[in-house]
Amino acid sequence: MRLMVVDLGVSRGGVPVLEGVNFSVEAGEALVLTGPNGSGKTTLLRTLAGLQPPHGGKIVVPDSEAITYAGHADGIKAVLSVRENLDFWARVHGGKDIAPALDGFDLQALADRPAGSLSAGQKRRLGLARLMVTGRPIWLLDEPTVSLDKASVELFAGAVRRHLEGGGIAVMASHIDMGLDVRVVDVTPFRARAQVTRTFDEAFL
Ligand SMILES: Nc1ncnc2c1ncn2[C@@H]1O[C@H](COP(=O)(O)OP(=O)(O)OP(=O)(O)O)[C@@H](O)[C@H]1O
Repeated sequence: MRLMVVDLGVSRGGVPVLEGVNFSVEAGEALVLTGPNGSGKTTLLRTLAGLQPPHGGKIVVPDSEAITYAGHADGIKAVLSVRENLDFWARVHGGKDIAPALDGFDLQALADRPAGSLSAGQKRRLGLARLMVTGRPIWLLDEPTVSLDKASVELFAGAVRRHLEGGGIAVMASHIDMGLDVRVVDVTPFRARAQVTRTFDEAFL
């Protein structure tokens, strides 16, 4: 299992954001993307997830079903309970047992609550638990620990550690140290020359 990025260019709204990105992540390895706000981490992750086409270069994965993505939105259905949300995703991905995901993110006591009634951190835990029921080997995570308290960050780090021990891969944008053994790639040197810029809006003044 390997995720390889070869001379990849990524863009937003047709404007290049990153160019010439090269890295490779092996089974059992976690990679953290760093760089200042607006440098292109989300754009890179969205491109790796197949949510937008590359601007150039290529992404090499063993098969198109290998990847699962957790972005800024939690991707949960508010009217369904916690258990029903996980059951839904488990069914989509071939009927995996949801118990390890409920246990892994300490969701058992919340299992019958409508997801819409959860706190921000609880919703985030549910959104991350979704990854476990997909059974997919490559986890792409954009700021996964936002809204999580210290105990929940540790639960998340544990889930990632077990995923890596099982031969999985994790690529994440994150600014916090989760106590994981990770390789860090700073995207700053890959910034495209034609950066996305905000046009001056006189009407605002
Ligand atoms: N929908 C959009 N349309 C046009 N430009 C966008 C859009 N979303 C983001 N951008 C621009 O693309 C560039 C890269 O943004 P991106 O969200 O990938 O950065 P980031 O490194 O993830 O930032 P942050 O650390 O703030 O989350 C920024 O200049 C941003 O303003």
